Amino acid sequence: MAYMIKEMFATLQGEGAYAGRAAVFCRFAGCNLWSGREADRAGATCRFCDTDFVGTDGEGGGRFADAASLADAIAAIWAAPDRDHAFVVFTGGEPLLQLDAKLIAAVHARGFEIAIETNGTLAAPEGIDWICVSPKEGAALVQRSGHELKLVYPQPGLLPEAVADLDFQQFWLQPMDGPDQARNTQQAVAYCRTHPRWRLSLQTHKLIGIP
Ligand SMILES: C[S@@+](CC[C@H](N)C(=O)[O-])C[C@H]1O[C@@H](n2cnc3c(N)ncnc32)[C@H](O)[C@@H]1O
Ligand SMILES: Nc1nc2[nH]cc(C(=O)O)c2c(=O)[nH]1
Ligand code: SF4
Ligand SMILES: [Mg+2]
Repeated sequence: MAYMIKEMFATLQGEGAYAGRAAVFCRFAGCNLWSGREADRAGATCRFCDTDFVGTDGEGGGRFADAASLADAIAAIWAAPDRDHAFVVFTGGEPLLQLDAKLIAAVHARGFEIAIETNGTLAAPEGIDWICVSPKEGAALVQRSGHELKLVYPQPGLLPEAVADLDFQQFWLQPMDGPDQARNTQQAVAYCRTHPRWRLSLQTHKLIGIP
């Protein structure tokens, strides 16, 4: 199967449990909760997305014919001199529309630990080392277990209480970026203070101006 990639780049994971860790980001094109076109945003299931995932025209993007060619490209982007602690984050768009066992095996074979950022509407294949699920109001949650659950906050129809007992090791609230970002951050701080199961996830890459 060919893989459609919007962009790939080396940076630090900005969010959640692995914030600050060097990683290659592999951003798949396409999502099942929004077309990515601004004209469709108001009518989409997911309306607050901060990401351009349309097409394959970004830095390092393209159509990769098979798992080996995509895994080779990921390995070539890894900036460190050796593969110790090599880490790739599959995101999108929605990575579970495309990530499969062949790609997982090919990336593992090149020495990488694999993380995923997913909206949880599709079941994750076996073998992913770190699963971050970020559920969305109005979208049925299928992937109900993993390592971290990262809820963009607030979503009026999806309260933290509704997902707090799912099978995850860590629970994060991430303030919704956009026009109300400052207020959303204060609300997330207040919630974490009174519900200590939840931790605050800031989008640190935006704070320091890295991709
Ligand atoms: C662009 S999404 C791609 C992965 C997947 N589709 C998902 O939603 O989890 C990557 C992460 O950014 C989060 N995110 C998207 N828009 C955001 C916003 N406006 N503010 C804060 N986090 C946001 C998502 O919830 C997810 O955790
Ligand atoms: N640095 C950095 N960290 C991130 N964590 C999740 C991201 C995403 O868009 O999935 C992201 C991103 O786009 N950049
Ligand atoms: S599910 Fe993820 S990629 Fe899709 S529109 Fe929402 S935040 Fe963006
Ligand atoms: Mg992002």
